[in-house]
Amino acid sequence: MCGILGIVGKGPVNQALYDGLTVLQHRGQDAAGIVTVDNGMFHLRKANGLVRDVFHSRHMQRLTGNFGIGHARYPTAGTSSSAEAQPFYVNSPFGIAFAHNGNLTNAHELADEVFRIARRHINTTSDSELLLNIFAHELQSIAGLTLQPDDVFQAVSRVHKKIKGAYAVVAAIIGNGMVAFRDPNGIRPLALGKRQTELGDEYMVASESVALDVVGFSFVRDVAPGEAIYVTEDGQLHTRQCVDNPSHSPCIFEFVYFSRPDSFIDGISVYASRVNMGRKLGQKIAREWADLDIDVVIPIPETSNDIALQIAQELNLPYRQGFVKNRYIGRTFIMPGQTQRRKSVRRKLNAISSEFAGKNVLLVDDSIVRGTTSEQIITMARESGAKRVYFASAAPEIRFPNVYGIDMPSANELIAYGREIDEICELIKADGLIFQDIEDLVEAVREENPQITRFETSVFDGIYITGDVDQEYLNRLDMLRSDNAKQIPQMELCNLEMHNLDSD
Ligand SMILES: O=P(O)(O)OC[C@H]1O[C@H](OP(=O)(O)OP(=O)(O)O)[C@H](O)[C@@H]1O
Ligand SMILES: NC(=O)CC[C@H](N)C(=O)O
Ligand SMILES: [Mg+2]
Repeated sequence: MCGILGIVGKGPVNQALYDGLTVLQHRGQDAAGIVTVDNGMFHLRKANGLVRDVFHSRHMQRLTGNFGIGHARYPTAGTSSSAEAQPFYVNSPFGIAFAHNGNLTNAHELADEVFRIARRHINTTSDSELLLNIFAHELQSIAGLTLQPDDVFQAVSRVHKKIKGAYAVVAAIIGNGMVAFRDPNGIRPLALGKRQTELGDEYMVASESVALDVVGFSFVRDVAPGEAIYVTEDGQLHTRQCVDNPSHSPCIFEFVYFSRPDSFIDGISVYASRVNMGRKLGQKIAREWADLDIDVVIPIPETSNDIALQIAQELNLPYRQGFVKNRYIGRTFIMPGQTQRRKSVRRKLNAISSEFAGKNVLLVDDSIVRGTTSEQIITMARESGAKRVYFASAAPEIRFPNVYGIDMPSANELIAYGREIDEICELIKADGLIFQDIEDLVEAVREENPQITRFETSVFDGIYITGDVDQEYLNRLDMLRSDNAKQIPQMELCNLEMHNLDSD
């Protein structure tokens, strides 16, 4: 679930792009990149690592210009090679830098087409490089010497017809402007912001509204599913719907886990949706576990904090912070391998024994995916002296792989795959386990914007809204991207793009 952003400003944008990326860091911890445009030239800095490690002052000084885009990566296709860090670049037409959040489900077929029809070479295994080349090819076949808004919108319409899957995209086109678009189902989020200055209006797009807040742009609206935004280098905004029948089915996992609580996505406060999840799950616990003697509700930091507080209120029980989070360790679920994920849980969370000693505790998490966190946390609670440990998950059982930008490629790695609740409970060694019902989860999020009638919920129900995902596809994905597959050493890919500002 990468983070993307772009700004067409009236003054230097390097610091704003950097600041925006730091607040989108929770969407991708593997690599970061910024491209700025200055005087008809691109300046690029990208590398593996966190935003604060990738950009040093010497890079920032050279990222000059009033227009640029940025990306924080969490790989869901290809490899973790630094050559697949984004933004990507092609020199024709015009010179395009490109950042993508999401995952294409027909990348396999497209790779062949890009070569056969467009005679374009792709030098990495990234679906985003493919997407860029498809966009560039369509733009090339439409545009004259100068790019008109119509050309941009026509190219995006053609791209929508060719590609399948989930995508929110931002591109910088030299000499022209910034293009951003969102897939026809609106699976991945994208927000538009504006700032008025004495020199004229500045525009910004970002995966989450929190990036607009922090950089000082006001939220204008969400980019609609299928819509494209074109902001010329001199700050003229053009927008157009580029598909005939858009549907709006945002990814529900953005609300469960991915997004920051202070973001609004598609008119929904992420925070409020989590509070609603807590209310619904609290009510279910009160109904089904009325005879349980729970003493205290304890969240598993960080994402579940708001959910657990609401559960405690519903149950009229004390809410206590029983675990302390090491603020220097990132999110464990989006780390690349199971060994690293396992080790990081223990490094990240430590128990305050007095909160557990002699008590029956209800631990709350937003979700149980591989079970890495829950199993270790329950052991820690017991070692700290808890009498009984009950566990509640604000998301239902996750039984199906994700193909739209969350790296859950293999059903076998999911703890709930092929298991009933009592089996999962036994595996994580809890005294009781309860999951949110899918209807309640959907309702918890929908309550905040009833106009949205459908969410992308495939990890819970196996229904893939793009209609192109079958068992053969899932088998291939498993073969390519399961944790076992990723352990096979891969050749480091070469970065054949424009000069990347030095890393020394
Ligand atoms: O069952 P698992 O495979 O362990 O995955 C689920 C856990 O991973 C996430 O936490 P993470 O540490 O990524 O981030 P957080 O600090 O935002 O909660 C999520 O909040 C759950 O705690
Ligand atoms: N999480 C994402 O949005 C990933 C984008 C793209 N598929 C990549 O792997 O780089
Ligand atoms: Mg967590």
